[in-house]
Amino acid sequence: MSAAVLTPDAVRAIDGRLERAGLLDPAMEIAGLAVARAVQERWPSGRVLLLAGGGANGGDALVAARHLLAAGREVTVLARPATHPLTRLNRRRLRAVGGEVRPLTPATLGRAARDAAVLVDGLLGTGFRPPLRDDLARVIGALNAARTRDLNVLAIDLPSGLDATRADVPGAAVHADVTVTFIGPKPAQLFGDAAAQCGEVRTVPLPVPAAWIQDVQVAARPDDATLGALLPVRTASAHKGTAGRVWIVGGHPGTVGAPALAGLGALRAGAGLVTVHSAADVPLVTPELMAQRHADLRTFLTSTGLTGTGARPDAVAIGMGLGPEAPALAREVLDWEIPTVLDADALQPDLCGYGHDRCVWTPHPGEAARVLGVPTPEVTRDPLSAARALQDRLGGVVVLKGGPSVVARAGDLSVARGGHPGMASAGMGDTLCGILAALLAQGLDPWDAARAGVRLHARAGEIAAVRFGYGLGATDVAHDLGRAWADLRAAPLTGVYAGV
Ligand SMILES: NC(=O)C1=CN([C@@H]2O[C@H](COP(=O)(O)OP(=O)(O)OC[C@H]3O[C@@H](n4cnc5c(N)ncnc54)[C@H](OP(=O)(O)O)[C@@H]3O)[C@@H](O)[C@H]2O)[C@@H](O)CC1
Ligand SMILES: Nc1ncnc2c1ncn2[C@@H]1O[C@H](COP(=O)(O)OP(=O)(O)O)[C@@H](O)[C@H]1O
Repeated sequence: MSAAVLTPDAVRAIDGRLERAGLLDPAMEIAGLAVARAVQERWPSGRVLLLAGGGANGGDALVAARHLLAAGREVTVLARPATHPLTRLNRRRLRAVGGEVRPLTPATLGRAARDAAVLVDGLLGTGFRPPLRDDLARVIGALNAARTRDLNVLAIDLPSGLDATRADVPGAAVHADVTVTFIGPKPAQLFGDAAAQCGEVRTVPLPVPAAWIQDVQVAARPDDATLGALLPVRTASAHKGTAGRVWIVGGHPGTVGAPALAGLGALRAGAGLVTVHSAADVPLVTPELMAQRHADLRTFLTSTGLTGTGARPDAVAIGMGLGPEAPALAREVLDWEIPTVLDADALQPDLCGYGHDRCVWTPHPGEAARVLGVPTPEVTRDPLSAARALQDRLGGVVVLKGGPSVVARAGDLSVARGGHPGMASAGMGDTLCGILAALLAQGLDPWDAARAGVRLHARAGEIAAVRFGYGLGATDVAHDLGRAWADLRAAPLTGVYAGV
């Protein structure tokens, strides 16, 4: 099963269809009820202060207030003038059951917050466009000041002041403990500083036909069952030559660890034979790894490479610590048109146009910015658009790494789940490259290898964090790949092989 990532345009398109079908009112009722339930479950006692803006986000807050009142909670409702017809309707419905609605100002908010245990932020949702008007900025300032005095904050759909499409925080914005969002997450809830302001994000489905969501989703977010099913299992008759032959091309004096880590990642992701080809001496981090030092790596790749007597690789990973020769060497390998992962020094603007359908490019935001010729914050502010632009230039499949990573192929985006900041350490990306090459060598197509490989890497990071604690290294993560594999396939550790 997949959860859709939506933008405000997508939400508006769905709203339009709901409205034409006469179903927007029940959708708002379900949204508001879900908010009331979240409050009840998380903070079952104390007065609830609800803030309602003029749009549909405010309408959700007014519905929530009605349900909380019906459940016997003490509520205070402060509202801006209603502009959305359903918000006006729900104001009347609230009053009809005895709810009082008073005007919202920084002063009324400050006073009401003093005897509230929970604040529900229904000021601005997906309809907000920065810059924030001063009157609202003052209200948000008063809200955040009240939160520092022990008030719990639940945001409806999106903390007010965040732009749903952006990963940065454009100005004054609410800090929430919990965000209850509808149908699917928005980019602001997944990426960067914006996501950090959302607190715990709960997604509530609304009764919207799946086809409508499919029509407008900007990215998928496949779950572990979907991705685990993509992972290969060795047949009973497998031998090392059929289990995937990987070449790692990387390393340069001073950066010889990178290809070694990629090799370790490839082995632990199930490749049968892994060889590191380098112009430098690469440390054998594990004796199963083979290493060949070449006085002239380019000559090896052009003359010996694929045409040599040795068995040809099923997949190549190139670029890790490879140094300034990387683009020229990568071009040689790209000419072979075999499954290829390109990372680090092989991620250069002059390789745009050289990609093919069997490539996977793995930039982090800095490398992505270099390829696109833009400042790095432009990439991190909107990783979905950046991933799309990178794929457009480089071809094949792009993994824009981060927390979380975005995988792109022509016309398709997928946002990864899991991983954690403990993975922000040198060498983690090298291990990922090895994993991706191993999956390609075992027969996965680049799109499946990238989506499943990114999740496998992140899952191994989650398991390694439990085992090793703080200060995680890339080798720790590589060692837990076998456990992560079993976990994602929902198989016991021995059951990852056919016939066991
Ligand atoms: N399909 C779904 O998922 C469903 C979603 N639903 C809900 O609908 C919400 C979207 O509602 P929406 O479109 O009415 O917009 P919303 O977020 O309330 O913002 C409009 C308000 O913002 C204000 N405003 C704007 N810019 C501003 C600025 N710069 N500075 C200051 N103010 C500014 C603007 O003020 P105005 O300009 O009108 O004075 C107006 O009052 C969505 O988040 C979800 O909660 C559910 O109800 C049902 C199904
Ligand atoms: N905060 C985070 N949350 C989840 N994953 C992260 C986080 N920080 C880094 N990672 C993951 O760790 C890896 C880091 O890769 P990269 O920056 O290329 O490292 P290196 O070049 O040192 O090998 C990526 O796969 C990235 O997705």
